[in-house]
Amino acid sequence: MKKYLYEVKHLILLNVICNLIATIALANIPYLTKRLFDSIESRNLEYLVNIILIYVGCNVLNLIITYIENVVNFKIGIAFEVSLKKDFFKVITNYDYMKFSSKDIGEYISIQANEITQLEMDYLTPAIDIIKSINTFAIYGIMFFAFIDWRIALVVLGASIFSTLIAPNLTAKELSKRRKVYLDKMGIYVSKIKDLLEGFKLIQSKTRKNMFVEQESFLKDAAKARFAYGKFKSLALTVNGGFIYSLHIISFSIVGYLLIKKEITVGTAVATLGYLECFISPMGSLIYDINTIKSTRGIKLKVLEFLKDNEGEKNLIVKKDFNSSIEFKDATVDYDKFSLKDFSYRFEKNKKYAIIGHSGSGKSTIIGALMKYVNLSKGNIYIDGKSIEKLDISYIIHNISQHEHIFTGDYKNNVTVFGAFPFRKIGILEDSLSEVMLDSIVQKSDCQLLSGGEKQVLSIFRMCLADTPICIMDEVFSATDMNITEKLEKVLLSMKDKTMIIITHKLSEHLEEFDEILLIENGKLVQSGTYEDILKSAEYRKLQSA
Ligand SMILES: Nc1ncnc2c1ncn2[C@@H]1O[C@H](COP(=O)(O)OP(=O)(O)OP(=O)(O)O)[C@@H](O)[C@H]1O
Repeated sequence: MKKYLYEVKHLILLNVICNLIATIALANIPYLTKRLFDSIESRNLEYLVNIILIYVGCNVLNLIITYIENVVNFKIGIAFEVSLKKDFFKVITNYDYMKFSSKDIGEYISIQANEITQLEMDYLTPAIDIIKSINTFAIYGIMFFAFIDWRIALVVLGASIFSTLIAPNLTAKELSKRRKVYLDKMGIYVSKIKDLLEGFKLIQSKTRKNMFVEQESFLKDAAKARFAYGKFKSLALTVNGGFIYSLHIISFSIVGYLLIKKEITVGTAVATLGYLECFISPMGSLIYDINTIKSTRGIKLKVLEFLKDNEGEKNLIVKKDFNSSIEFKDATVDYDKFSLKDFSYRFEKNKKYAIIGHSGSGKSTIIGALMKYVNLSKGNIYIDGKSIEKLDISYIIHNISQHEHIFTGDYKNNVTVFGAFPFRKIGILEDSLSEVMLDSIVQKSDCQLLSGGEKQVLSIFRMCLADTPICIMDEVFSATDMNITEKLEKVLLSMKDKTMIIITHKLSEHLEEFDEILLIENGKLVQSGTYEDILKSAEYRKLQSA
């Protein structure tokens, strides 16, 4: 967290200086009160006017500087939050897919929206406030010792330091624990809301009540955790308040005693009580701020855990060209109830492959293993003889699936992934579409509104702009009509310099245009070869008749 505080150090310094000036301006007020009371006998009007003028000056200066201080405060908070959010997003986007998908997207959203904002409010702001409280404390302390009564100052100072050391520690651990539980529950709630709203089309009069019940049960969980936190926080505040009140009682008693004993004047007594208020108030803030900071410990550790996690950035060799082959050797993936077993196959450069098989036979799992979306429990996969474990393959493989993500935004941003791929017209592919369809895709201001088939076409265009030597398509024609499917498939298969792997369970008429066909059944490669070879196999006939 120090790194983020360091980034705003100049603003913090400016903020603290402003606070110092404002406090010094205000610290004169009790002293002026003392002078006023103590000079009451002399009844000097000129003296009174002077005191009033200084009084006004102190207040005006305090007002102006406090305004600047508040503006700087906002600036610090925003800069801190922006920096944390930027880093957080950067780290997450460096994760490999497996790591990313081990957590729900709702949790990432919640950290961005809740935890980081809470750190700004309950870590950064109190941390700065602590510096300010110490300043205030020191200034009033000096005034107290210098102008009022050193005996009272000494007792109050001792009691204050004792309170600061004890009070926050009494409740900090439990407070931090409860706060983390509450924020974790909020994360789960955000995930739930995201899930329910993504299924918005299923929310209708018949289902609405059940959706409410589902949402409410998660909301109640989050609310319960929040109340548990709030209840304990109230207790912590009461404990803190108890310490502060005891400071007041001690000080009040000493002032009263010294006044009765005539050891101090009325002016000193009034000023002392004024100073005490100013002296004890930062004490209260100090205890509160230390408590608040300690309560963020759980959140801080959670966010820092993410931020230090830069695994994605390290050790991978970025592979920028594809020379000969992708080779699976005994690749095995084990899910709970399904296994891809000992899959061995060599995909040669520039050839076109179709992977066919029943639903759930394991076709996508083969691609998942190649894309490192799933772990191999046995075997390995090599590209040009190098194990994919050590490779960053994003420059050589572009994989698209049936429900490829389309960003909210226009065609150009979608197809180039915000400018990552150079934009150009994709001549022959675009010519395969009717003018009406092409216009509909290219001119949409929000491509999320495209039809299912149009979205699939857009993802194929995106793949072409990515211009990788290996293109993988997993059921990407499931929503396009026969005419478009045939035209696009034909164009794609005619691209001589691309290695293509197309997964399909539609046994299209174009199967003969592939160099090789792989038939997968129940997690096993049961047949491979040219269309003629496959045609002869009993497994293919079984698939055809299914
Ligand atoms: N992450 C996962 N965890 C557990 N099981 C999974 C996971 N992904 C897939 N499966 C299961 O593995 C089996 C094979 O799934 P896969 O997606 O590879 O099949 P497929 O041949 O591509 O099917 P389809 O043609 O319907 O897309 C299925 O039974 C599926 O439920």
